[in-house]
Amino acid sequence: MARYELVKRSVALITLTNPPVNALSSAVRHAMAKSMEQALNDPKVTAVVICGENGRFCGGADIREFAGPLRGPPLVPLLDAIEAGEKPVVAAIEGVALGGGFELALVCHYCIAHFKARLGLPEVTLGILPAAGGTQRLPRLIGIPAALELITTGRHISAQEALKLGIVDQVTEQNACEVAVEFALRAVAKPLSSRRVSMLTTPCPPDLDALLEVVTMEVKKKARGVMAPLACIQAVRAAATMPYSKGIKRESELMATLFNSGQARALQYCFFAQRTAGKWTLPSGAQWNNSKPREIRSAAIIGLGTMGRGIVVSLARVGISVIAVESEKKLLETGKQMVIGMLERDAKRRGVSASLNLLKFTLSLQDLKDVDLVIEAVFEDMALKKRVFQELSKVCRPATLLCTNTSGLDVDALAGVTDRPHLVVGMHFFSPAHVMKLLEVVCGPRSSSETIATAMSLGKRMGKVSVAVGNCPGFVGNRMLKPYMDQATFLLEEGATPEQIDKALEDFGFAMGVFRMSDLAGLDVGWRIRKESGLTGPDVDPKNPPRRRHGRRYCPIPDMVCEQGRFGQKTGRGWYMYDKPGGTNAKPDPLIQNLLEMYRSRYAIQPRNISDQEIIERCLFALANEGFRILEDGIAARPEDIDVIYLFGYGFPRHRGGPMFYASMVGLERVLERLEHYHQAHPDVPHLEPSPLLKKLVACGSPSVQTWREHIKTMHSHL
Ligand SMILES: CCC/C=C/C(=O)SCCNC(=O)CCNC(=O)[C@H](O)C(C)(C)COP(=O)([O-])OP(=O)([O-])OC[C@H]1O[C@@H](n2cnc3c(N)ncnc32)[C@H](O)[C@@H]1OP(=O)([O-])[O-]
Repeated sequence: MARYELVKRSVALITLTNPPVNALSSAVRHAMAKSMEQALNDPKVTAVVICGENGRFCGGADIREFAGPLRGPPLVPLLDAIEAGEKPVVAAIEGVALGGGFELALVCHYCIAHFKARLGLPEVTLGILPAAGGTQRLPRLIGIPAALELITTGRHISAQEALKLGIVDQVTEQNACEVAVEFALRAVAKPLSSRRVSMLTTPCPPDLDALLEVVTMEVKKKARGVMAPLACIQAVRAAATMPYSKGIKRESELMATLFNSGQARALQYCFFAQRTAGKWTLPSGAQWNNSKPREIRSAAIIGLGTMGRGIVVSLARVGISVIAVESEKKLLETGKQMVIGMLERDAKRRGVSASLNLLKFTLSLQDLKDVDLVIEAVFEDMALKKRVFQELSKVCRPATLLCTNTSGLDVDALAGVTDRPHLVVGMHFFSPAHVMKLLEVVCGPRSSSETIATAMSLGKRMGKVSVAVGNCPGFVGNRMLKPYMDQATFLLEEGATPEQIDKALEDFGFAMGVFRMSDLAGLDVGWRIRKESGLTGPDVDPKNPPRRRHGRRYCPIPDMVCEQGRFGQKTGRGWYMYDKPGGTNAKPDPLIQNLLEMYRSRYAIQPRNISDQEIIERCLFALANEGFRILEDGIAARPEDIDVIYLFGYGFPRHRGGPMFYASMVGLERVLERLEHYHQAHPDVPHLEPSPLLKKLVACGSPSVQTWREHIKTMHSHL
């Protein structure tokens, strides 16, 4: 857990050995304490260097240990002892120094960082704060404003930025450990008092209160209802106003308020869920670690609409040659200009040169014959997509993978028109595709494990969080969205307003409520789909009574909004009104209020006062209920996959963990009871009927979300 060696006859080299990230587990802390004691007591040792095995200094505390009782020596006294020691200690930072790893570096008297190293205090993203002295030492070292920014955001910084801020003493392109040993030898006998950061006085701006107030406002705006950043600000205030001995106590008190909170549990769950999601597995036994992805050097994108353009940018910026295809010259030219602009802006932001030489634009599918992979991103129309896939099947070499970016159509039906159904897979990006991190990899029943592995690995290469899902209408994300949005519109019928529903959801933590989000996405797409499926418009079966379709409750208000040409932000009117077409400042619109009143009086609906609690329960429990069905149907392999999809694709607040984790935090029994209650009140809404899996889990004593998988006995997994 920590290796102790004597090098250059007088330097104790302590290497943390806890792969993969040398986390400070109880065993590591124990070994470190012993090694430090040995180094400080051995008269031959004049200096100490601390480094991490395998080119990684330290990824911080072992997050897995947070769930249990504290074992082993606590970190704070161990770090205090390193700082107080009479022999110089040098940190040799390679790879990462994060969280407790960064705090360890802060107590070392000197720091050498490899030029590729990254440092940061990401505790806030786990719902806690840097409670091993980080909130007290960093402000003393780099001042309040810079420390506040790093601690409240959890941002990682480069070695170069750390040097500029005065966190590290030297950045090297050589082996940081060897450089640190030489450095340590030179540091012997130099006075250490000025190198003990806890002894420094925090440089305090004259307008401390005003500064803290501004940061507090910013944090509250960015992360509504999130506790950890606010606690971080209070801890930093203590560093400015108290001596270290008192500040460290304040830090510990604040940590205690966060450590066992639901938010901390949710955020730590998200950390592991994100990593679990990459570990896809099929009932056949094929999985992430036994299926080899193909190497993709070249790709083609068909369709240069918003989605296609974003996908081209995502591919080109990771070095893949891309051929972009459009059907008309004008569309091709417009798409080309936009892609080039996007790539140039992106490259400027990242300080690299734009990879324009990787791009080719064409009107002919014939140009795709040699590419490794094609992603179709044409209009959401099955007949058109089938024509494209038939054509690709003829044009592309037999080994080319054929992928579709459909957001909900049948991937297997597309595979069926090709000569290579095993090489067909869905790659469902989210708009804007070069920004949004989520990728649903839709596995058709005939997609081979190599095809799935390739799509998952390509997603990772593009910096996406890829989740393997089964093939059904809407897959996971959009299938779950329907009951959620249905509840929101039913609540409108019953007496709520768009702004009331949005506010309840935004107070819950969503960046945008459902109606503001729909206005942003555009209301016409859903309207067209409803028309095509005969739910509204001239094809509606006249036998349907009003407000009912296929024997279920149906709310026509979204259709009525669209009939008035209100398609959302792009038309300046939607559920809200905007200053101009394309405007973003949403204001409640009296015309919508009138429309709702007329609608309710036409159908003799007596509006009632609807509480925020009912809004949250009906929207979110209906959402989770569909998630349980998705698990039963084998469309998602585990609740973590669903949660990751909602966190990265639908703006679900991270501090709530995702819809399935949230349901488990509320208590499955309570969710079941509320769904039963609402279903009784609305028997014509099947989505409110509790799913068999939810009932089964409650009957099994509501096990923790990580173990639900054991209770799902899916007969026909779609994965
Ligand atoms: C008093 C307390 C004060 C201090 C508090 C803290 O320090 S809080 C901590 C503050 N620190 C952080 O928040 C840093 C969190 N870590 C990271 O940000 C990244 O892991 C990384 C940048 C270090 C490496 O990225 P990468 O893409 O190269 O690798 P990867 O991400 O895929 O991880 C590989 C494996 O390691 C696992 N694992 C990783 N870290 C930890 C951990 N600390 N613990 C346990 N496990 C950890 C991870 O789950 C995965 O396991 P799997 O799935 O293979 O079983």
